[in-house]
Amino acid sequence: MTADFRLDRTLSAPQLEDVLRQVGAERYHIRHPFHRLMVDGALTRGQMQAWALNRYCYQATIPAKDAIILSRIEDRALRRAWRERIVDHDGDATSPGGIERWIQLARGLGLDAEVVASQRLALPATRFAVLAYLRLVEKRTLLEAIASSLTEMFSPQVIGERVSAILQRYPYIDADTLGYFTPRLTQAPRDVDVALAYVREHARTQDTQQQVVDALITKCDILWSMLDALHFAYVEPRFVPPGAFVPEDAG
Ligand SMILES: O=C(O)c1cc(C(=O)O)c2c(n1)C(=O)C(=O)c1cc(C(=O)O)[nH]c1-2
Repeated sequence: MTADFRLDRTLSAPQLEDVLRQVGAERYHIRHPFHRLMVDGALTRGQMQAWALNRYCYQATIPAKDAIILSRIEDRALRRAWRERIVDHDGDATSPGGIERWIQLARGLGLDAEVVASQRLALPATRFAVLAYLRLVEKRTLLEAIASSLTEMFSPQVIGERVSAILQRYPYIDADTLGYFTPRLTQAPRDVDVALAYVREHARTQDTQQQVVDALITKCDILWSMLDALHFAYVEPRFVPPGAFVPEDAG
């Protein structure tokens, strides 16, 4: 394999998984400067608000993304497993679900829930990134659509780092506000088990393995570009696009 993740042969399932983990190690948004500033305690309240408001667009799109994938699955057992993801985010009679918890997070940061839910103050690049995720799962093969969710292999690490740093370094944010992240720590590994099993079963040639690796890279790019946009608008050079959220503490 070359440095840009071009495979030169067919891999065994464990070898493929190693390559996927290497993609994460190099390209997951845990390495992004905006995330590093957040865990260093260096973001202002306004910058944290901008992050929550924009990230809402991603959260709100996840169930639509999973509904597209669900509609493409022919295997009933896999459909049943995948359906859990939609319930996790939309909720059911027993749980409010992740989208509601994200609204709670945004409210805890001092944002207006209606404004956040309307998505009208989101950055243009956030919208484009989220749309790119929807298009990927619609237009590419089911294997690539499923593989693109595998960034979740790395999310418990980024979430763990984020939550403990926020509780330590941002005194105005409490554990209740961050309640969104607690269920994710068990939901993500369960989701990954399902997605990885599918990938193992269906990516047995060099070509399909390359597709899986590329889908994961594209998904890392989607997450990365959302933080790029936040960084450009709210950290450096602080150029907020017309019509996007302007924090009260923007100096
Ligand atoms: O907090 C994070 O950094 C983070 C990352 C990711 C991810 O890596 O895609 C997800 C989530 N959170 C998350 O909460 C979530 O529900 C989720 C669903 C998916 C997906 O691709 O289906 N990724 C993620």
